[in-house]
Amino acid sequence: MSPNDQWVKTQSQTAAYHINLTGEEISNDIIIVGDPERVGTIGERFDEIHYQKSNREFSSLGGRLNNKQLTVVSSGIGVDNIDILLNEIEHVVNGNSQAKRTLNFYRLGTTGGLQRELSPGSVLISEYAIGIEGLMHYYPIKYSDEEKNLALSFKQENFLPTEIAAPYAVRKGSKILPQFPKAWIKGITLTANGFYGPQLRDGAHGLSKKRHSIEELSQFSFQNLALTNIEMECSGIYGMAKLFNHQAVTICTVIANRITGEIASDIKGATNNLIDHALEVITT
Ligand SMILES: O=P(O)(O)O[C@H]1O[C@H](CO)[C@@H](O)[C@H]1O
Ligand SMILES: O=c1cc[nH]c(=O)[nH]1
Repeated sequence: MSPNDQWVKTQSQTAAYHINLTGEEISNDIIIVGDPERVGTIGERFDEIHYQKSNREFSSLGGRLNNKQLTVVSSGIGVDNIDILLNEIEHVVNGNSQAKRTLNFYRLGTTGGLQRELSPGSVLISEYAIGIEGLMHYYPIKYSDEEKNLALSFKQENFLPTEIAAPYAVRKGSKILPQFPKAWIKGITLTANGFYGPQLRDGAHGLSKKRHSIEELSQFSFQNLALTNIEMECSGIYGMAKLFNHQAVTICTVIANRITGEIASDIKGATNNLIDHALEVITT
């Protein structure tokens, strides 16, 4: 047993330390949400629930919807939790077996819109994620040329303080949801390592050290794709999924437009619409 195995399996012989799930409990299709409460909201739509668990920010359930076995798990906020979640899932699912399972990760989240026309309730699908939080610099991921070019062209805009980790870019899995509803808007998602300063909001007392405005940031584009939104997990999920040869997609509902300042009057309603719509697409 490697030192890593010992960490992952401290709680029992088979369940991972933080997520408290075994490989058998995890289906090949995994929905990841930030908010633990959203796990139950999704479970309410299932035809059958097989288990429900909770440890720290990682609430989970397994069940069936429209003849598809699904695992739903919350990550809490931020890419630091994605590092734990995807490593522990990989460990318990593929750590000991010769026959490697390929997993599909679907992130259903909320996000800030970076284009004027993205009113609250708009649904976005992330073709690329740009991570400015540093996670993937710790792993031997192999980027495609287009991912390298996207990261480089974002870096050259000099949006970021030089002290922060260099931006990296990862594309959505090519085999997951190749077709999706026309109403979903495809774009580039920026994944930040905080909600306030790192998303160009003032901190408490108006404290801030911004190098540029949100409007300037929103002008960035690559291969005719606009920078559509900003949130806190997508790049980590895309990066870790690519590292382990899995497939990942992020679908988010806009709850705040960062250009117009509009905020959704019914955030729960917008999130429920996203869940209903996405579950239909994922399970049919
Ligand atoms: O609604 P979720 O999925 O948590 O996503 C977004 O909301 C949180 C911030 O409020 C961050 O986790 C961000 O990525
Ligand atoms: O503006 C937003 C809205 C939701 N989640 C974020 O991370 N940012």
